[in-house]
Amino acid sequence: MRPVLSCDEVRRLEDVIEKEGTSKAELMEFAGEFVASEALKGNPSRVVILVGFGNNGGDGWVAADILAQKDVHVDVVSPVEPDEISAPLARHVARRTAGRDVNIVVGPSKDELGELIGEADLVIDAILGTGFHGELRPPFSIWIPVVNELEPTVLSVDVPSGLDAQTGVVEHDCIRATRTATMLAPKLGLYSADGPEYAGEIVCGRLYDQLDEVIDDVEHEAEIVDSADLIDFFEPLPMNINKYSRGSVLVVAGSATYPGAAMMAAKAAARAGAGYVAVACPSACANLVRMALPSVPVIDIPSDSRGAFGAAARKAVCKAAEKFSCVLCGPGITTAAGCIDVVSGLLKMDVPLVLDADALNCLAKYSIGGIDKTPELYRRDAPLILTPHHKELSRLIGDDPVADLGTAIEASRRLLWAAGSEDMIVVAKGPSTAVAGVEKVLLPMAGPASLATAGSGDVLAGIIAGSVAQAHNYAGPWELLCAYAVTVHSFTGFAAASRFGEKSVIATDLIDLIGDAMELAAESALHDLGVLDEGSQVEEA
Ligand SMILES: NC(=O)C1=CN([C@@H]2O[C@H](COP(=O)(O)OP(=O)(O)OC[C@H]3O[C@@H](n4cnc5c(N)ncnc54)[C@H](OP(=O)(O)O)[C@@H]3O)[C@@H](O)[C@H]2O)[C@H](O)CC1
Ligand SMILES: [K+]
Repeated sequence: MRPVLSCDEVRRLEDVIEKEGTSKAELMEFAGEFVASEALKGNPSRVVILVGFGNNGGDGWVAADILAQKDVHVDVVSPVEPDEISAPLARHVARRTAGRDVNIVVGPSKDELGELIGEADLVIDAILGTGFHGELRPPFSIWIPVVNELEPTVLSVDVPSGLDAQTGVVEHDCIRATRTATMLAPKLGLYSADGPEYAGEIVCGRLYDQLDEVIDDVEHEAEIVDSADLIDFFEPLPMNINKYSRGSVLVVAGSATYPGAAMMAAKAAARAGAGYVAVACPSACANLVRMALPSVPVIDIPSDSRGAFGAAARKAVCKAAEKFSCVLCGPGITTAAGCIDVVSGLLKMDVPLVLDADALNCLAKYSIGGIDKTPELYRRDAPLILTPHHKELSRLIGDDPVADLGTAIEASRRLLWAAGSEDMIVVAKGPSTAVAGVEKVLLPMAGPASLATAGSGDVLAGIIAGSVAQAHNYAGPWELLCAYAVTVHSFTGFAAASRFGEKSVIATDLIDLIGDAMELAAESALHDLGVLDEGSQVEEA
């Protein structure tokens, strides 16, 4: 796993490195070397480097010097003369570079800037990094649209300029990068909100030889999970199993209005590998589910007058739930009184429980001002996995805003720390999904935009429940198991997008591709581990 840091954590890491004897000035030299080496990968003969007033620009000035020494024609575009640069370290390297064989263009007009970019093979964006704040000011608010309009190949330094490195939000405008060369560790904003859209491919410069020895001296906002970290989940099925020993899931879902949610979640749980999946749904939709899923037993639960779980549902559901290795509750249930009762009954049981969709909204209705104020409501001994999207997560914490990855992580931590259980996980769904436990937050590989389709969450909940059900002897951590499920879901998105077209994917497509997705994830893991060649051929042992 690879750490992702908040801006504060990066600053603390720089301080730790400095105490170990490597100054910030030296780090800037290494950062510039890294940028230059990334730039040289495309063999450019002309490079335009856009610099700002701060140390992000400093990295650009160092890179300019190195590229010029490699016989690349370099134009450095600066808002001011090198002597007028405000950050002392950046001013020092700018003055030095000014004495070398680079062309410095101060304060160009829009047309001059456009011409320079038009002639260049590569644009290096060293305008703004982690020090960017507030509204984008001129001249950068003028430069950035000029760059984006011409669509050159852009290498952004640390973060694309205009992106908030912490939140990933682009308020005004932002450089659209082909690649982002980030320093020491990726910043959280690269994975949050608008980050993935603007950052392009992310490469990380370690800058400091002993980085592995000091990185744990600061907290990590999150950790990226690579397929290789999930290798243990790709074991083939052993021979000596039966449908029950493979793991069983009870899907407590559906209503007269939303029978499909129950069907999709149940089928996904089975496709994810559970040997026995049953559905407990309101009698109002039981026959529909029976007809749609011939392989799934359906337990008829008394409905209310609107076709949701009724007053007698809690007892019936809890009795049925006793026999299963995992219970998934929520898809399509509504928030009727009987549903709230069912959720509270299941929380009191000693069975691994996944709460999704309306089960989370039922939970939110328990308390005013956030369920973390009354953690005894959801504190339990058996595993509890909550799978809220940002709106559901916000409801769970009393409607405080959850708008990006950072606020989703913070909200998840509020819920987790209040409960204080290692067996509780919040899968905070979003463009980048965070899997948060009390100890750590994992960022599994994000799927394509095609996954933003109705029912996609029901499929993910099914994959999670199916995976938990198979984990009888699993020693944890639950974060990793949930990260595996999210990764498989992401791969269903890629598989479905390539089969049906990016815009045409519907949730039911994802379910039938879960098996393919597991294979793709396993191949990607073997590839990361160097066991597979580029062409995805298994190397001979
Ligand atoms: N992580 C590392 O180990 C290293 C990182 N390095 C690089 O340093 C930058 C961070 O440098 P810093 O000087 O703190 O900040 P920036 O260069 O990103 O930006 C600060 C300057 O930008 C001006 N600014 C801020 N907001 C705006 C805006 N909205 N519009 C226009 N200009 C803005 C700011 O002006 P103020 O008046 O607000 O002060 C500053 O002049 C990091 O990203 C890395 O690239 C080092 O190389 C060391 C190693
Ligand atoms: K930048």
